[in-house]
Amino acid sequence: MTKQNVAVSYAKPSFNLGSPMAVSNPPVFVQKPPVAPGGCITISRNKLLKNLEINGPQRINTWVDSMRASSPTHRPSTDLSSPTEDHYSSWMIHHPSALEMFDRIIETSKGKHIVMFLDYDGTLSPIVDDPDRAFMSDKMRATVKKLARYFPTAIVSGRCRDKVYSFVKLAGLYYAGSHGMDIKGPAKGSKYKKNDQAGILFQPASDYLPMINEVYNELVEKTSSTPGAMVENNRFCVSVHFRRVDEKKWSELAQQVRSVLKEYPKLRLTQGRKVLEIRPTIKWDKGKALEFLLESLGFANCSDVFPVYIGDDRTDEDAFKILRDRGQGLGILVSKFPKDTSASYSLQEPSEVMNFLQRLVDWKRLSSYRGQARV
Ligand SMILES: O=P(O)(O)OC[C@H]1O[C@H](O[C@H]2O[C@H](CO)[C@@H](O)[C@H](O)[C@H]2O)[C@H](O)[C@@H](O)[C@@H]1O
Repeated sequence: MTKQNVAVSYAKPSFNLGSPMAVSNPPVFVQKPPVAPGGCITISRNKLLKNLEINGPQRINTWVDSMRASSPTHRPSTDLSSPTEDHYSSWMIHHPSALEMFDRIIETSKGKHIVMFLDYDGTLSPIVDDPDRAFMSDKMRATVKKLARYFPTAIVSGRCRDKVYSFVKLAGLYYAGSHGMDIKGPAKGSKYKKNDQAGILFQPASDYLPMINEVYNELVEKTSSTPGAMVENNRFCVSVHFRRVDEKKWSELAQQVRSVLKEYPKLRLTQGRKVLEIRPTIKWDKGKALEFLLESLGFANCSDVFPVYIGDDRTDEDAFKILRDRGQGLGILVSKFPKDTSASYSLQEPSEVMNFLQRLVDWKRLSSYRGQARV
């Protein structure tokens, strides 16, 4: 730990962290699968959890069903009379476009401090086959840079913090890597920090590092026989990608992952977009990271804060849920498909995210200019 960094104690009570040593749950999918669009299988969470208690082929089938459900590939039909289109339209009523509702969003945020939380993959960069090539465009980078001039901004990602920084390449932002288990803030002197503390460094799962490295190596070895499988070391968690694995081989891959995980009761499994995520069982996720960052920014018990979280996958639901439960700010889901979500608004793809961020910048610029003109 450098003098500049404050490593916040792992047992910080306000976040109700469980001791890693005290938890010994079997690995389970803990998040609800999305409502799948036309053609995909949807499994209820209870059924999923019940099935996961059963060993043998049925359990693996459940894994595969869940892998399929997390990876919708069908767009809503353009046939207006089809039930899929009805489903899409009614979903849009409950999760309208954040671009179309921009003025209303601004109205709701009036008099409050907007704080921005942005997921990376699928939100700032388009989803691509090769995770090492998920670059964000220069235009998006320039927009995020402008955004961060006006609002405190955090990038919250499942990726390793260094990796996501190497893609975003912007100083002065907060970065929460490994699903929020590795948080670093800008160095001392950030204009947003109400308390003039040193930069933050928060790593609640640091005890797990040796275990994660061990599991990473075992998964690389175990899955090497499955063509297309790729294991990514995200420091405090591991991703097993199946985007490039033939669907016929998903069950084989699920078996391989399960055979490794059954030896590690202190790790759990969640899912993203065509990816199995292996992470510590500690009670920490993107939602807790959001609360931690708000507190670090000095907005712990403030009613005049308006956090906006934009994300595209299941792991972002933890953050959407926190905002919904706090009744503060709003969550925006990036998706072209109707999904079961706690977000209030939607955007279809990263290009729409960029337009939304640009509108926030334009609005803030104009309102600052008007404020100055009035003085
Ligand atoms: O929280 P995020 O920033 O959204 O990170 C979640 C995972 O994103 C990456 O995987 C996803 O994007 C890849 C590149 O577009 C794509 O190939 C993959 O199928 C997606 O799941 C990243 O590689 C993972 O490590 C992150 O956990």
